[in-house]
Amino acid sequence: MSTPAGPPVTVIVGAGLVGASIGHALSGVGWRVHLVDAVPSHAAVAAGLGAGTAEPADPAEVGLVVVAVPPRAIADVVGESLQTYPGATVTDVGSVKAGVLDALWDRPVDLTRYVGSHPMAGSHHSGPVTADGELFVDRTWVVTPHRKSSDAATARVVELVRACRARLVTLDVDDHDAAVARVSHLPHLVSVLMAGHLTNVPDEDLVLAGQGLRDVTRIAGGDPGLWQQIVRANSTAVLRELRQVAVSLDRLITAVETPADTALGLELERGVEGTHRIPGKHGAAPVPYEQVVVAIPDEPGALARLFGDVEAAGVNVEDVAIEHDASRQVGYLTLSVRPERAEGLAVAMRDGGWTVV
Ligand SMILES: NC(=O)C1=CN([C@@H]2O[C@H](COP(=O)(O)OP(=O)(O)OC[C@H]3O[C@@H](n4cnc5c(N)ncnc54)[C@H](O)[C@@H]3O)[C@@H](O)[C@H]2O)C=CC1
Ligand SMILES: O=C(O)C(=O)Cc1ccc(O)cc1
Repeated sequence: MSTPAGPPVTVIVGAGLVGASIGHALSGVGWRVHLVDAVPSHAAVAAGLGAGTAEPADPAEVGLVVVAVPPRAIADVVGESLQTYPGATVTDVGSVKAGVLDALWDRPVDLTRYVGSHPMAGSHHSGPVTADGELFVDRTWVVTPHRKSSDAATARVVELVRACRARLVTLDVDDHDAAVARVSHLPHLVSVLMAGHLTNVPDEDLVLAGQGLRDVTRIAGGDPGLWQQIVRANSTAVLRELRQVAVSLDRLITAVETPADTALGLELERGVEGTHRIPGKHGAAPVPYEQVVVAIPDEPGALARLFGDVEAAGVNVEDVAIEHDASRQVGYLTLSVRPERAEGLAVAMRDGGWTVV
């Protein structure tokens, strides 16, 4: 079968947060996208919001299938897709890779057409309503070819990554799983530990919570059902990391117990050093941005005015995050800027009448 030129007709199985976000990104650059979901209303909602069509595709025309279902269902859906779409490359976007390949390895399916992948972007929301076509822009997207993958199939998945404007990283499946245990799964569990600890904190103490607490607990809000599957699928690598953290926690306890400042100082310095190791945007060398946090009153037009004032201050904003505090009718806009511009931005914001936190 000859492959037609141009973007492949694409089927996305699983029209949730990640699947529908891919649908928006691809539809936005002119790809023909068909959405399929075990819950038909998810495909219909995603299609209604512009992520593709919920009409079925002609299997003979399909050149790419993207499987974006929960981890436990991935191997079966990939296997079925290889059979249903005989000319298609099949990829999945699951957070763990080795178990999927192991489950498929001895099945009577054409694994030359399967190449796993994993966009390192998402959120603590799920479902098609919060999908975002810009979700993957400048984010890492790992592609994990295996011994049986054809070069053509790998090239097709790379085309998908490029169309979503993500940054390609190619890795072996086991290396991928070890890496995500360290940079994604362990951080999630540490955030869960901290957030779970809050269930014992009295309400009157929680009123004092600031941006720091929100920062360390944000990802703990992710779907427990999804995260249970992710941690189970990568339990060997995750356990290795958790045991190291248990050792570090004991060391920290000893440091706090010790009256001399040296040991605690070293622990705190180690933390600073770790933050500097996280790469900056586009995978560039880490840049130690500084954060300017501005309170936004919960009133129409406030955010637009604030952005207008930031622009007028002439400071290049490297990253933006918004948190909402429903109890106090206020939001917080965190602006990440180069350290030498932080003071100037804070002054300009205060001069403009904003509260800088
Ligand atoms: N949530 C995140 O931040 C990220 C998630 N991932 C991976 O992406 C995959 C999807 O996650 P989300 O989009 O967050 O989940 P989601 O819950 O938003 O969407 C999953 C969708 O799959 C559908 N589904 C479930 N079983 C199915 C089946 N057998 N056949 C067809 N459809 C089925 C569900 O109805 C739902 O619409 C997971 O494997 C996850 O590990 C990857 C990167 C980031
Ligand atoms: O919310 C965030 O910051 C994330 O990092 C989301 C995320 C969740 C699961 C993944 O497999 C990859 C990325």
